[in-house]
Amino acid sequence: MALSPTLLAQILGVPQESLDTSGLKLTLGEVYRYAGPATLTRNTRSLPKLERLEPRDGRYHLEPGAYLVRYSEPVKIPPGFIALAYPRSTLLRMGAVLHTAVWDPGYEGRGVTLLEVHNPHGITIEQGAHIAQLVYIPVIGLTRLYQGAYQHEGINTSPSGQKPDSITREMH
Ligand SMILES: O=c1ccn([C@H]2C[C@H](O)[C@@H](COP(=O)(O)OP(=O)(O)OP(=O)(O)O)O2)c(=O)[nH]1
Repeated sequence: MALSPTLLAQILGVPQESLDTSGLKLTLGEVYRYAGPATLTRNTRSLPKLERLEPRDGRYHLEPGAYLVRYSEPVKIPPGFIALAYPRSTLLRMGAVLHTAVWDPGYEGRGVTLLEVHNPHGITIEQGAHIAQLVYIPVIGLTRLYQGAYQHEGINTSPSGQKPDSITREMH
């Protein structure tokens, strides 16, 4: 079933220009270095301390390693859909990958991803550069909407306005 771009943008609640051939364009918001340990048990979670990196001239120069990245775009996953984020192939060609999980129906927020830089010479990415696409998939029979710990994350702050440690507090 092919939907017109206008209708699709309306259903997803996004500007039409944010859509590309496969879904919603996601761009680089903030980048954080992991600065502490983390624990997951059967009933609890303790997320790691994160240190926000400052872009230089609007660009992040990233050495090989692991980074937590928050996308710039607030998204809403409509009821009846899940979504999966995939890196742009350009990132893979540069020697970096994004690791992602499932975006649930009803989730609202500015999501995150694990960026791994494998290029031994490092990579440079400008804040706001298109790094991933969010592909929406209709699901049949799922009626529960997302009510987890990350609902509404990152949406009261903008990439430029977020305090350095606010992601740590909001994710604990
Ligand atoms: O790569 C991803 C995948 C999902 N999400 C968002 C959307 C998703 O709906 C939400 C929660 O993801 P998940 O359900 O995997 O979280 P959890 O670890 O099970 O925690 P909780 O049950 O508290 O939500 O995080 C991301 O930011 N990045």
